[in-house]
Amino acid sequence: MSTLSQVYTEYPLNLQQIIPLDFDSIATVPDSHAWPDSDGFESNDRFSIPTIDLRDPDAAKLIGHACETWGAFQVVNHDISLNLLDEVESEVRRLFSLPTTRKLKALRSPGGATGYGLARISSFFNKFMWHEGFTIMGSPTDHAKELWPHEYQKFCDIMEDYQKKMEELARNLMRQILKYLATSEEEMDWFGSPGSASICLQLNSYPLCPDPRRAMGLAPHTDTSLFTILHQRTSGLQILKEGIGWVSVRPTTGALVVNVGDLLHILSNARFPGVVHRVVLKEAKQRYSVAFFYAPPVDFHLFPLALSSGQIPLYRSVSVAEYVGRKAKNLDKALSSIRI
Ligand SMILES: O=C(O)CCC(=O)C(=O)O
Ligand SMILES: [Fe+2]
Repeated sequence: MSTLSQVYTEYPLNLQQIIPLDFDSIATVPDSHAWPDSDGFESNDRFSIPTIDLRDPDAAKLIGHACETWGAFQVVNHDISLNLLDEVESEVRRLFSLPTTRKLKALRSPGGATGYGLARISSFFNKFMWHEGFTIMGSPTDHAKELWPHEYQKFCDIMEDYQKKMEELARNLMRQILKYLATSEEEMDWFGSPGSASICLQLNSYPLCPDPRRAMGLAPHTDTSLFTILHQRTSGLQILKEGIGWVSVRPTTGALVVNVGDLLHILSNARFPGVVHRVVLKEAKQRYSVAFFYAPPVDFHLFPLALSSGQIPLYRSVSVAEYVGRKAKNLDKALSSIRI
């Protein structure tokens, strides 16, 4: 069986699409990073996504409803300790504060999936983003040794612990979602074997920008996952809500943001929107975030499961590997290409 990182090797990028700008030595936003069509990055702040207490006896209903109306929510009482979140954030800061020459030692290879580099979606836009990332799939040890030949162990321990805890939380959320969709867990054989999901950890850094109104942190996109659990403590994340426009996600201490991705949109037969989101750079502060992407194993065939009687499926069956491939080839057309 192949893995998510093997699937990515089939879609090599060129170095221009991998090496971030040397942000430390830049005093103005270069033309390559200036987004002329920006809408001022405004948002409608009369609205906000729901916050859900995972210990609420009605959690499944609240989560399902939030997925249906917003495609996103914040979750509290998720059992990920504040201490672990602090440790993760401090390691993320330690990584991105390294000198550029050191970070480039862990550069993602053109055909690779892990390591330091630009966001994968960069190749679909003609302007670059004010962003640098570090992708982890499985053990981060090899790349961590490139960053810190001696002091890599703490980073690895914390990231591995975080991935493990995130997977437990993702299983808990998935169980609530399946309950809401009245879908039995048996329909997804992989769900019965903990540890078989495809998971990926994406560390994001948005360096201080000399002209935030012209630069884009992360361009609008949907995630390829079932859903993504995001840890962030600085404003900047916005989600697009039909009929309302961009809505800011307000960081709440201890809360994690959950975004519905394309695969859950398919599974729910479009009942849940895959939420379009972006990052803007309004706050005069370096921003960090950690995204945990949760998906079935790459050879699992996914199709709309949550059909009520008489409903027709809107998408054909697609393996996770095929879908990841379609998205890597065409960011915006992947979903429509499997529509029945
Ligand atoms: O930095 C954020 O808040 C969002 C990150 C994100 O959307 C991603 O990594 O896919
Ligand atoms: Fe995202």
